Amino acid sequence: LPLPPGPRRLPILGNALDVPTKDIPGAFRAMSEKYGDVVYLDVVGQPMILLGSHEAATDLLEKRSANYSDRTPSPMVEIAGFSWALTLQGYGPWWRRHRRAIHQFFNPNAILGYAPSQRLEAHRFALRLLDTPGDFLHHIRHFFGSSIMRISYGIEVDEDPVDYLTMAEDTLAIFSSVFVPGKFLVETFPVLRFVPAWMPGAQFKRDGKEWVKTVYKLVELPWKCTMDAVNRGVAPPSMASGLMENIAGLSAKEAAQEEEVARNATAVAYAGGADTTLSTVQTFFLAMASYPEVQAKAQAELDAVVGPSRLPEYSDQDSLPYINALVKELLRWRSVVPTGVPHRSIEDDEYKGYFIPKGSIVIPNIWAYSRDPTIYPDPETFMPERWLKDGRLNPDVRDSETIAFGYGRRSCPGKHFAMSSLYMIVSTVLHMLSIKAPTDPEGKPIPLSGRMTQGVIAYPEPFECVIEPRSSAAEALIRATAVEF
Ligand code: HEM
Repeated sequence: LPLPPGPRRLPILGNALDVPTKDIPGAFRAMSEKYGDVVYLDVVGQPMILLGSHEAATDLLEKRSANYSDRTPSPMVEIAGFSWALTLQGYGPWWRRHRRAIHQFFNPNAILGYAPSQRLEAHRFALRLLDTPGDFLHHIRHFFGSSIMRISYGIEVDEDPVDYLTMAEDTLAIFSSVFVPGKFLVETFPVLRFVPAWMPGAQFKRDGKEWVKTVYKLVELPWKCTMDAVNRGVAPPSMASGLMENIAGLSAKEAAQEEEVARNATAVAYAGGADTTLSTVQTFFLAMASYPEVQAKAQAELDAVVGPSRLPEYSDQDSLPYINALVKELLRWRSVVPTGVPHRSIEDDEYKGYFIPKGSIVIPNIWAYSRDPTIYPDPETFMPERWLKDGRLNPDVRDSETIAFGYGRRSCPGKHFAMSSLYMIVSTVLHMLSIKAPTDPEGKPIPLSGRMTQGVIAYPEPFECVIEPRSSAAEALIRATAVEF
């Protein structure tokens, strides 16, 4: 069978020079438009398959998940200190044990138990926005980091002298900048990992030493803190303390392994959860400041369903179709993980008459699927209406959740938690506050660029907006409700 079509390959280098380094999702989309749904690239002998449509991604990564759920072993995983992160682990029993540990605490039933904490954090968040609206980007980071820290480790970041939030931020910044496909030559030529750190061109090794220190602080410090609390019998319920309960009765060797899984899985839930959802919350502020008419419609729905005397609850969610549509549109409009986390095939395969060699890196272009104009007309416009029909969510529109969270057995295990957090934040903030673009000296709104950063995880580039209470009654309600603060 022939290989899938793709750009002409050079001797030895293959398509190494065709792999984009800037605007990766856009450049990949251009290749898919030129060569078709399945594109083949050879990066110095490493086969790479670019999937141009959601259908192709579903066919391979979802329906043939048993063959397409591996990850590419990269020397950078070890060099940058990420061997513990299940996101980058190969498919197999070790990965499965980590995945099971996360599932135990982030399955749809388990997350019901986090509702009170998520609600409280949303109220505190609204209060912070009221008091210091100019710091909204900081508040978003703080809000999400503190709620996931409580769930993962039972640690209250406001009461703890250690700056865990900065630790997670630094770790994710390293992750996001390092794991861009093709960024480091050592990935293409693994033998370079043996180059001594002092040699010219081995900057990655010098950086790696610093990265490892930062990354391991995140894995070790909160874990140690929670284990101290467990040993003293004062640990509040959390994923870390809950997983340690599984260890009772195991042999010493098994217990040590299980503790490693528990430590790693908790760290990945914290690190993976804190920054991704945060990007979508930033997108929410960007969208509301850019589309005042959408904001007005969402607030009219909240006024009608929730009313002025209380804050939104989870029990209101089914009666708030416009809010649910708005959350789906956030995931579609700005992709948090634009080219997903690449999968790898385990065995040779055949698809649409083409040969897919084993060991291929397989890339879903989440960003491109989310703006397919045949599914989402006028894709650059933020339009919650596209998800609705006769005042209800339209099940015939391809759900952005099936794209944004990845595919098959590697799809995001934090999806349900992310969705329920987003609902609570969006509904609470819109019920209480108004978000506007900043204005120029003549009072005209200054358009926001809406650009995203580049990297594995994408965030809106820093922007300003004006946040005010919707009314004095709304302000009084937040102040009265967030009393625990
Ligand atoms: C809006 C929020 C989020 C988005 C858009 C998102 C997106 C993604 C995507 C695209 C992947 C790769 C899936 C694939 O390989 O096909 C992924 C993996 C992952 N996510 Fe999320 N995620 C979000 C929130 C979270 C949260 C809250 C957690 C916390 C538990 C989390 C934990 C993980 C983990 C551990 C993986 C690796 C799974 C594996 O390799 O088996 N994510 N996520």
